[in-house]
Amino acid sequence: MTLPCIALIAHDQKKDDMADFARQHQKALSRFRIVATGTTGGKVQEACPDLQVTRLRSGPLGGDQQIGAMIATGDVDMLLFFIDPLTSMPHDVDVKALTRLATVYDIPMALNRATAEKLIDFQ
Ligand SMILES: O=C(CO)COP(=O)(O)O
Repeated sequence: MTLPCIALIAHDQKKDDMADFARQHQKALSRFRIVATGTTGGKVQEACPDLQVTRLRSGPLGGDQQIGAMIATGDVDMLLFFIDPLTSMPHDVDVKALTRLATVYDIPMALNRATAEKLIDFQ
């Protein structure tokens, strides 16, 4: 049986939060295949060396698009994306495209930690 796949992404101001979240929910996360954008994946891996994380491109270099494509092909089942709403980003359109696809394909998506805490508890 293949495990469901969870995608983890955090903007720079939220990366410590994501690392902390991963540490706290390591057991729940171990029940997923984990994919992440490049830098976020590195942080999660560092925080939880026992978790296996597939790291894609960094967000600004196409990582958000890669995860969006995986959602479109049914390869990502849940998205936890800790967004920084206070910083403008060059790849804002990619972020929008990704959250749009998560909505189109109706997968559970958390855009902040409070929602992620609820979603991960339901697993
Ligand atoms: O920019 C991001 C999401 O939009 C995240 O990418 P990184 O995890 O590579 O920083």
